Amino acid sequence: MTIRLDGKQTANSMMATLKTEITALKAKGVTPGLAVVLVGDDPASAIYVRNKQRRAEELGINSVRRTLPKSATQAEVLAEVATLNQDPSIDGILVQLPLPSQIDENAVIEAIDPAKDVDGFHPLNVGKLWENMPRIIASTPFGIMALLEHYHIDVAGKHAVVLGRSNIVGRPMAALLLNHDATVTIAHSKTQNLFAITKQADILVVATGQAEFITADAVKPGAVVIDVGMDHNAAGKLVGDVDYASVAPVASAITPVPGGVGPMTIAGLMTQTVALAKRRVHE
Ligand SMILES: Nc1nc(=O)c2c([nH]1)NC[C@@H]1CN(c3ccc(C(=O)N[C@@H](CCC(=O)O)C(=O)O)cc3)C=[N+]21
Repeated sequence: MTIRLDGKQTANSMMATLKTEITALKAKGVTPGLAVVLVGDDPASAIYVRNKQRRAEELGINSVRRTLPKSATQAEVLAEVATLNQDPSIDGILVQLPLPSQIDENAVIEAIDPAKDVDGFHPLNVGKLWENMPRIIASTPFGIMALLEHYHIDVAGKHAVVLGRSNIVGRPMAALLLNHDATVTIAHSKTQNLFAITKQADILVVATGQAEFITADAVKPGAVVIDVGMDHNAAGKLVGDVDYASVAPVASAITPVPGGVGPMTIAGLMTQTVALAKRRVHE
């Protein structure tokens, strides 16, 4: 029997814990504050921002949104970040990626106060993760590890193959799996004999951005398959990077899309926002 790794349900149980923690924080006069900077109108970002905002409201997190037009200049985005860095009511700052092409993404990420970088994209936080001294971790890999833990799936000593090498998913995912003693291979679009490698995976994390790219013949029987994709197929339906129907019978456990990694990403973001807010109590 294949286990369906239910991100929606797992995220809900994390939210219940967070709610208690937030109530306790508020009793001490601290309301966690999360700022989201959205520039332009990327469709995946729009879904994310909407769901995030809803979740933050349910929890009682003060979620503020700064929306800038697609035509915004680099200086305007940097000015927004600088204001949020200085704002004591804001614990976490997240700048939605991708940014429009006129904006230098790295410069914006580096302008975020690393102590408020709730996405964990600042080079300081990236470096700390790779040193195995993590501070803030990118929400998607954080959420995936929480999901694996929830289902008691141990990665130590297992061969984990991460398909995708982005700064927001593939690389931090590989670092986190390595920190948990997995044997990690990072494969990507230039990898030769890609499916020979994916077939060796005990844990396969797929973040290619190509609809239903991984089919049953690319998966080792009994593998744990994690689908990070948010794609639309030819019929316009939301699907992942994994062909769920063909892969599910082969896998021992698999995440659905929607209802898998997406809700866990949000739960990861909320968890880390609350962790950042807790620092205000001890100051
Ligand atoms: N700085 C930054 N950090 C990010 O983490 C980031 C980003 N920029 N830009 C956009 C992508 C996309 N992303 C999603 C997270 C959750 C859902 C999500 O909630 N999905 C649900 C719902 C789907 C639906 O409502 O249709 C699900 O999979 O079940 C979607 C998309 C985070 N990203």
